[in-house]
Amino acid sequence: MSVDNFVTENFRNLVSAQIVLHPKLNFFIGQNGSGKSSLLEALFFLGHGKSFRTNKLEHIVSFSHDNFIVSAKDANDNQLGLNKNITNQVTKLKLNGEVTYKLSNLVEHFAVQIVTPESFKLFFGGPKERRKFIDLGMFHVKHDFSGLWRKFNQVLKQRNAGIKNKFSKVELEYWNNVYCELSNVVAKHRADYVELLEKELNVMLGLLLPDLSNQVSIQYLQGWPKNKNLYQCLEQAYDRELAQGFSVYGAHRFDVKFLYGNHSIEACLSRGQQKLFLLALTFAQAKLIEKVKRLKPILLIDDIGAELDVNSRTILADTILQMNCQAVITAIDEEMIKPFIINFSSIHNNGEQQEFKMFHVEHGKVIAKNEIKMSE
Ligand SMILES: Nc1ncnc2c1ncn2[C@@H]1O[C@H](COP(=O)(O)OP(=O)(O)OP(=O)(O)O)[C@@H](O)[C@H]1O
Repeated sequence: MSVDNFVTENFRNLVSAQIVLHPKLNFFIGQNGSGKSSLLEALFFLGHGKSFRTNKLEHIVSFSHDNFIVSAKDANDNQLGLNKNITNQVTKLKLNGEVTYKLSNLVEHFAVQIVTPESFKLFFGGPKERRKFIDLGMFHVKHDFSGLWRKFNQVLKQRNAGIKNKFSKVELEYWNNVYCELSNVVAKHRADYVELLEKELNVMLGLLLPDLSNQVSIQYLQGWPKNKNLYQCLEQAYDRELAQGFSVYGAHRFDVKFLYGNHSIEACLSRGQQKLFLLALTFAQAKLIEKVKRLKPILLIDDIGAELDVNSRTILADTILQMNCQAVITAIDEEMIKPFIINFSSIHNNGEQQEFKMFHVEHGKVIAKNEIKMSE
């Protein structure tokens, strides 16, 4: 899928306007603080119903306003809209003019994958970041995951309430049974997903970091000790859980480790290589979504120039071209995107036509700089 046009109102510092995107490549160039990341944030919001930067909506809505709107029309003429009021917390969703109450209806039509400077948190942040990343893919790729995950969380809440109220072992038994059953199902789904992701990641690394290809693994930590029965782990952890006041083992406590041989990726790669790895991981997730849902996610890449030398940017340009999906890319100056322009030009000289669009962002205002058609 691709977005034809895109509108934001009262979103951060962005001046309300309709932005007509190119189906393939779109560059947003602007100085620090101009509004580039806000644009990606708005597109991400439409795809996920939340921001990748904050959970606080009052940070997103333009100062002195109390609601913001993001809407888009895709290439199949689906019109999606999200209107969020931060005072009463009401979200209005519209799909092709009809009000819908489920965000999942919107997301069915709109998948986005993003790489930002914050993506390094997948290496250096806590497990929360990695859980968010994996579950975002699970949500798209495993059809029944959302319902299962909701059910699991309801049971987790009940069990945690029991722990807080110092339930006896006998009183907890019912919740332990349901909780273990659901944990095992969720963990199995995740393990399957991580295996698929690992395969796709190695394919992407073949393009972006060929030296690493087929030597990278994703170690999945299910949320309780490996090869142990969760029920027994809970029995043994009873006193600890009562002292801490929450469930210390279970499917919500999972984590993943990215390994090159036996070494963690972050410990043995340079910063630039780490960024290429993060891009490969995100593209791998996009590929899986595409394969399962037959919906090509839009790739959002914030600050493409950061960490990457001209050689890496050339390889990246080539990879994005091969992925053949819509990409929205930000950079602080045009120099950073030169390899993309050269790459796309050479394709044209071989007979294929490629186009892209470049926009300048200044104080929240988006100006389409030129519509460069390689055929001209
Ligand atoms: N709720 C808000 N209302 C109005 N302006 C805001 C709001 N939140 C942030 N801003 C401002 O919006 C501007 C754009 O921020 P954004 O993060 O999009 O910049 P950027 O172009 O990505 O910059 P950088 O290159 O430094 O990452 C900043 O100057 C910021 O102070």
